[in-house]
Parts: sequence; structure tokens; C-alpha cells
Amino acid sequence: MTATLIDGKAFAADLRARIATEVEAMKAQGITPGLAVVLVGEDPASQVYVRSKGRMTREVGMNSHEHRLPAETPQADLLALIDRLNADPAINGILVQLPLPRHMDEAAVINAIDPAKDVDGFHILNVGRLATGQKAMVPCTPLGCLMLLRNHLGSLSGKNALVIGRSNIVGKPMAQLLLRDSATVTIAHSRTTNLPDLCRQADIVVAAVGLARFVKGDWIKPGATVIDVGINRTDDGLVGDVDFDAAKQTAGAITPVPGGVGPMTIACLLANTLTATVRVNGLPDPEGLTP
Ligand SMILES: Nc1nc2c(c(=O)[nH]1)N[C@@H](CN(C=O)c1ccc(C(=O)N[C@@H](CCC(=O)O)C(=O)O)cc1)CN2
Ligand SMILES: [Mg+2]
Repeated sequence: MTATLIDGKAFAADLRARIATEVEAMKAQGITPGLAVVLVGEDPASQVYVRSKGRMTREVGMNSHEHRLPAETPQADLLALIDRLNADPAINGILVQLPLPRHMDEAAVINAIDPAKDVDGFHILNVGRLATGQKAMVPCTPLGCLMLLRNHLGSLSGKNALVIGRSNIVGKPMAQLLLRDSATVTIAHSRTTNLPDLCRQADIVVAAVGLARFVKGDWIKPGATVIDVGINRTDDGLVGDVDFDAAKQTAGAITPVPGGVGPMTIACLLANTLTATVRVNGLPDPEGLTP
């Protein structure tokens, strides 16, 4: 058997097109969503992501505001910028690109963002809201994974889902979203024993460990849906956290790297920016855009 390819690139393009339609309607009411992206330092991958975010923000008709600060910027200066963006009515979404330089306290910076403008969903208030079933801004990468899973599987209710990785950006919010959809969720990490056996019981595997081809083909239950969040730069190019060539022999469906989860991250960022804009203007959430 060869797995169905889950085409995140196409799904993300379709989502951006639907967002563009919503933005056009908002503009007719005199409202243009504005997204501020803050990059501190010159990390090459971050520069690529920030450039893509700016381009796609403009492509859907939103205003993009980019702030680039030198790596040695004092944290107080970054916090002062965030204060100004919080107070600026033209800014509906604020995103601080991660990772931050080592001298900065990531939690302090994230928690300085107005939770209503926290389009990354990383603020402690949004994390708490998601964990307690309240209306939250939801982190973009896991939100994108959930959309791909729902689109492929329909209901996730009662499915055995294994999340490999416990980061605040992907693993933990992914587990919360799967729980919210009534999956039976296991979170695995570097100290987990008998991971291959755990994986063999999973109907859904979300791999977010950051280790190239870590998940082996013979760990996959026949017919399972495999979502690969990994982006690892190796001598033979960009590869995921799953041994794709082996896993696709057994899986029912699998996301490729690149072209799977990655493009969903930015599309969901734009969806969150739209959501933040409608909420601050007292408008109803856009119908069927995000789960
Ligand atoms: N504040 C944030 N920082 C970071 C986040 C985030 O969601 N918020 N996520 C990652 C990086 N990221 C967006 O910021 C991101 C990663 C990957 C992609 C993507 O489209 N990947 C492509 C491959 C691109 C390539 O060649 O490198 C794919 O998988 O097809 C988009 C966004 C960490 N920081
Ligand atoms: Mg992918």
C-alpha cells in the first residue's frame, strides 16, 4: 500500500484565498486588518519565514508592518515596541518571531503582547483558555495540523492520537486540540520508553520532535494518518521527523516535507489575524474558516 499524500500546500492556498475574500468584504466596511511581525536578530531561517509572512499578508489584502531589530537589542526596547503595537488601533495582530536571542526572556516578551492581538496563541491567557475549553487564539502550526486531520479523516472522536514532542509551540497545544476533538491523546517525548510500540497503536501520529527521520516506517500502524511537523535541514535537503519513504508504505495518509504542515502555519496566522480583527470590531467570527 502507498499512503495518500496530504497536500498542505494546496490546502493552505485555498485557505488564503478564502481569507482574501473575507478581507475584501471587511475593507468594504472600512476595516483593513493589520499584522505586525517583529524579528530580532538575523537568524537565516527566521528571515525567510518573516519575509514570507509579509508577502502573504499583503497578498490577502491585509496591511503588513515589519519591525527588524538588531540581535543585541535590549529586552526593554522590545517590550517598549510591543507596548506601542498593543496601543495602535491599526494593528490587529502582533507576532514576535521565535527563537529570540538568548539574552531575552521569551515568556516575558510573549506575555507582554495584548492577548487579543496574540495571533500566535502563545500568551499564557490564550494557553489557559485553550486548555479550559474557552474561546482562544490557537497556535498556528497545531491549528494547521488539526485542519489537515479533519479534512482527511472527518471526525477524530475516539481515535488514538500520539503526539511526539512536548513544545509549547506545537506538542502541547496539538494535544489540547486533539482532546477538544475527543481523540484519545498520548504525548511522547525524549524520555518516553517503548515509543515504537506506542506508535504502533496510534491511528494518528503527529511528529514534532525536531530530529530528522526519527519516526521509522515499522512504527506506523497500517492505515494510520501521519502528520510530520519536522523541518530538518540535512545534507540531502529538507526532511521531516518521519522517515517518509518507509512510512508511506504503511500509512493511510501522510504529509510531505516540504509542502505539508509548513504552508499551513502562515495560512493559519492570517486566519488568526482575521479572527482578531473581527473580534475587536464586534463582528461574528468568519464562518467555517478555522475549527
Ligand atoms: N512566532 C513564531 N515563531 C515561530 C513559529 C511560529 O508559528 N510563530 N513557527 C516556526 C517557523 N515558522 C513560522 O514562523 C514556519 C516554519 C515553516 C514554514 C514553511 O512554510 N515551511 C515549508 C518549507 C520552507 C523551507 O524551505 O524552509 C514547508 O514545510 O513546506 C512556515 C513557517 C518557528 N518559529
Ligand atoms: Mg510538512
